Amino acid sequence: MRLTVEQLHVTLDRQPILRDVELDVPSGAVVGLVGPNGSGKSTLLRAVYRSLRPRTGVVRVGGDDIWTLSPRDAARRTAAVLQDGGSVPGLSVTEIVALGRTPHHGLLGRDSADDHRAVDDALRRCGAHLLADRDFASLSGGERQRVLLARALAQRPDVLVLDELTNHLDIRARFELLELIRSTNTTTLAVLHDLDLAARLCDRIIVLNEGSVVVAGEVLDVLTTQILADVFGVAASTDRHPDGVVRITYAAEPLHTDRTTRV
Ligand SMILES: Nc1ncnc2c1ncn2[C@@H]1O[C@H](COP(=O)(O)OP(=O)(O)OP(=O)(O)O)[C@@H](O)[C@H]1O
Repeated sequence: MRLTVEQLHVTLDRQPILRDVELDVPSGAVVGLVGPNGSGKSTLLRAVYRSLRPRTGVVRVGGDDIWTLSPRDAARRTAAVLQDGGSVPGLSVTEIVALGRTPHHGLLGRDSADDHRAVDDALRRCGAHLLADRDFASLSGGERQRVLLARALAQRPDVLVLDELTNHLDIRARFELLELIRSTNTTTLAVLHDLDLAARLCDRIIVLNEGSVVVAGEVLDVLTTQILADVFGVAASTDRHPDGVVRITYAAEPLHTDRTTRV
């Protein structure tokens, strides 16, 4: 399903945090959301997965305004993996992943054979099946990330929202999970601080700065020397290697400029 955001404004504590944000994630595409600390990325994700109601503007999934859907229908359509995924004390990994099935339950709220299959399949795909009986609270940061992604996939959502999924992952795990996300063909909006990973994973990239979209488009059109200097304050160049991968080469020293200057 397609995800769109139209003319979104968010104010928190009387501070404008997002201003006139527009974005479009075509069905099945993986779009990266990048920007400096405090630029509004997590706030935008919160508006997309309905944890925050914007002052004005519309978020649509499959053409429907998410605030016109029931909470259950909205939860069926969009799954989120957040930086601090939280933890319910005493729950096993399997129980945590099974929570992803909640929006699909009938009135009795019992797990069906399909629920068990979805949980088992998600655990295997995320390489977390050997952790199934462990207490979730006892896992390492990287193991938790895998399990939280499994919970989101068990939900079988139309849209996947990821906030710094790769934070705790070692380099191989990063590549594996990013490949896995691509293979699901799920419409995905992913906040990533690692611009190299963003360039590898994403079909398109959106750059946010001071609550506004600065530029959106194909990786090489967006991660230009100018944008990397103006928005991120680094001297760098970007090119596509013969293997097709876009690589960013950074200079040793940061630029001594005001990086919050709008471009
Ligand atoms: N409840 C709140 N009240 C006031 N300001 C807030 C509130 N929540 C967030 N902010 C501010 O909104 C701005 C954007 O925050 P947000 O977490 O969306 O940024 P971000 O781009 O995800 O940052 P980071 O890369 O550091 O995670 C920040 O300046 C933050 O301090």
